[in-house]
Amino acid sequence: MKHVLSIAGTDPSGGAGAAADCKTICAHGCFALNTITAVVAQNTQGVREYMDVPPSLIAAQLDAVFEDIPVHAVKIGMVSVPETIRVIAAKIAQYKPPFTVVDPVMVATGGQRLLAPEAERVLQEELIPGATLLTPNIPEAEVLVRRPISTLDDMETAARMIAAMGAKAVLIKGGHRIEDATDILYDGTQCHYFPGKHIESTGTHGTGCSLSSAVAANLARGLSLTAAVKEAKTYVFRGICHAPAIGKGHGPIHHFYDLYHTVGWE
Ligand SMILES: Nc1ncnc2c1ncn2[C@@H]1O[C@H](COP(=O)(O)OP(=O)(O)O)[C@@H](O)[C@H]1O
Ligand SMILES: Cc1ncc(COP(=O)(O)OP(=O)(O)O)c(N)n1
Repeated sequence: MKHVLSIAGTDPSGGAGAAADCKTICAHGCFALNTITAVVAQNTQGVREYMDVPPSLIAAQLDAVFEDIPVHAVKIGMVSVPETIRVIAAKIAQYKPPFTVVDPVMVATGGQRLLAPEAERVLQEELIPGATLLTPNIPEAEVLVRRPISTLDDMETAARMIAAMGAKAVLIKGGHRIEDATDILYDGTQCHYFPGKHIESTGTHGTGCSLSSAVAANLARGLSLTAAVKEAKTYVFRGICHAPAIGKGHGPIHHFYDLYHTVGWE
C-alpha cells in the first residue's frame, strides 16, 4: 500500500481540508497520513474563524511522520502564514518525498481568506519551486500572474507563467468557469486539456482539496502525470454528480461513491 501525506487545515464539516484529503487518499487505495497546519471553524456555509498551528508543532508532526513511515507522495493545502510555509518548505527539502502536489489555497468558497496577503510572496518563493505539480483555481492563478484569466488561452498562458516560477508542472482548474469545467495542465513541455461539463450543483465544497489529493494518490500509485490528473478529474466529477445533500450550504462531494455503489451502500 502506498502512503500519502496531507498537510492541510481542518474542516469539522468533513468536506474540505484534511478530512477531504484523507477520504480521497483512502478512496484511492492508499494509506492516509496527515499533518494539521490550522484548526478551522467552518461548515458548508463558510469559514467562521481559524487558528494557525505553531510552526514548531507543524515541524514536530512532520518529523513524527517522516521519521517513522515512508511517504510516497505529499499534498499541501492551506498554509495561511509565512512561518507555516517556511517550516513546510524546509521539511520537504529535508525529507525529499518523491511527489509534492501543492494546492495554493487562498480563499474559501464563501470568500474568506485562508492565505494572509503577506504569505503570497513567500508561497511563490519557497513552496512553488520544487513542487511536482501546482494546482491553482482561476482566482488563485490570477493572483499569481497578476492578470485576469477569462479564456482557455488565458489559462494556458497563466500555466506557462506559473511554471516559470519554478513548479515542474501546473494544473489550472476550471471549476470557476461558467461555460464548462475544462482544466489545463502544463507539464513543463506542453499543455494538455481535460475537458469537463460544468455541473450546476451545491455539492462542490472541497473539490480543489479532493482533486489535488487524488492526483497525489495517483502519482504514488505509479500513474503518469497526465493519467493521474485525468483519473482525479473523473473522480471529482463523479463525486459532484453523486454528492450527498449534507449541510445547509455548499455540501461535500461523495468521496466514496464507487466503493459504496459496489457494495450496495448507496
Ligand atoms: N460545478 C462543477 N462542475 C464540474 N466540475 C467542477 C465543478 N466545480 C469544480 N469542478 C472540478 O473540480 C476540480 C476543482 O476545481 P475548482 O473548483 O476550480 O477548484 P477549487 O475548489 O480549488 O476552487 C476541477 O477538476 C474542476 O474542473
Ligand atoms: C482547511 C481548508 N482548506 C481548504 C479549503 C478550500 O477548499 P477547496 O477545495 O479549495 O474549495 P472550496 O471548498 O473552498 O471551493 C477549505 N475550505 N478549508
